[in-house]
Amino acid sequence: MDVLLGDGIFNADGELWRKQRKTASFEFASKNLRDFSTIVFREYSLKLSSILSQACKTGKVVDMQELFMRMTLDSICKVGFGVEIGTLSPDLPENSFAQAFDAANIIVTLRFIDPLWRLKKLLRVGSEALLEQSIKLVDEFTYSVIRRRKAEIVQARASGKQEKIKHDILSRFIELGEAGVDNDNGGGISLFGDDKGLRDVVLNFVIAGRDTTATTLSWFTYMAMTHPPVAEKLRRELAAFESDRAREEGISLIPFFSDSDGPENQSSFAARVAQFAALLTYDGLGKLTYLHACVTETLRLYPAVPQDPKGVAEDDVLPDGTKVKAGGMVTYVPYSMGRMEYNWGPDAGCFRPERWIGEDGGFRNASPFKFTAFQAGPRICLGKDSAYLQMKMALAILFRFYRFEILEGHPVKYRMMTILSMAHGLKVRVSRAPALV
Ligand code: HEM
Repeated sequence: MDVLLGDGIFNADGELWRKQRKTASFEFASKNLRDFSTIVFREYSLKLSSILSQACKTGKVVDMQELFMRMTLDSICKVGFGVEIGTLSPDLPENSFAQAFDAANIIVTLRFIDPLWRLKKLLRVGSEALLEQSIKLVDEFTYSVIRRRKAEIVQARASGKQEKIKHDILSRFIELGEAGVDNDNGGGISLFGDDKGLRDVVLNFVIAGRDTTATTLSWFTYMAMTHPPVAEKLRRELAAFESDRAREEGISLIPFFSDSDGPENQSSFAARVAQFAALLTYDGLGKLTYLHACVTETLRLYPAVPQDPKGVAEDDVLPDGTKVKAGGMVTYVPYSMGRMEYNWGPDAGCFRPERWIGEDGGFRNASPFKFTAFQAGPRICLGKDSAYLQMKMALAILFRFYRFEILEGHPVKYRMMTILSMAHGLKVRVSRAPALV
């Protein structure tokens, strides 16, 4: 994985990992990044909504997985690099960075099952030749953004306008590198101080945060479509939230109408969606307990990282007595663990978000060693809260205002890859949901 991930957090162990983890955990908990992400996630969820609104009018079939992939890539590039790559524009353009990034991700993953990859690399043919080209393109793009951000920071300081420094993860790590934060103990490891280190840090976040979130959104949409009572209950939670929040803010909601209404109502529909989105603040999203339960239930049955292999560093004995040898591998399998009756009871195979709701009506959490979609222990996912924030923002808008129906005969199957995506995408017809209030 080195060619893609370099020394970034996923690929690093020991001291190099520890320092990145410490700095990144601190940054992820910061209010600045949280506020910036909330704005970005809202903006891109609204872009997705306007594409769906158009599809309602034309009756065009859309592939939700493709749209979610575009939305999460655009969002993570904005949050990660401060760059607008625009793959979610209305005409759904191709983007060379996005294509190269996807190709590199797939080819590197396929190395695990391709015994000839080293030979292909040596001869620079086939998939390895494409990988080399793709990485070159990804690197050119990333390094040019790094140079741009560095220049902006220098300029902002020179003009005494610190507030002009952007809030994206890259700008933050450039500042941290300059301050020598990653080299605090004089351990000789400075990752954020040079462009290669910055490239690794940022690309690891893009890889971590993109496909995982997009596939979860796809499985969620599929679960909601195939469980109408859940979708209905969710719609009611969202409508009630909307009227409560509007009352708190003292605003009156713009009426919206069904698909058959005239063009004048199209703009009032868009205005109402934007009005609802503005109510979806960080704290507001925290109140959507049923939505939170639905996302968690989706991840229990369809964990974005379905299996997670680890190398064995030293001979060891697992708690059940199994001996493992240094150099071997141990894999824990969230996909299976999420479906075991031993863990979840006799209805383990059923999609039932209510299992996550406590007697007091609040969200009832489970130990990460039981619900393992985000890993557990020191290497637990760093972006979990950010992922929920983005997913809840998008889903609140989508399930408040739209209804989805799967295209007749469309096969939904998972693909055997590192990330649990849908092999044939998620083709749906979309229409406007009834107003309810
Ligand atoms: C539904 C969404 C997500 C799921 C299911 C998920 C799942 C996971 C899992 C299973 C790991 C452990 C990998 C390992 O064992 O090495 C992990 C690690 C990580 N995740 Fe996530 N993730 C999600 C979203 C995100 C997002 C949005 C970000 C950041 C923007 C992120 C950042 C990270 C990072 C930085 C690590 C590495 C932590 C470390 O090695 O110390 N994740 N994630």
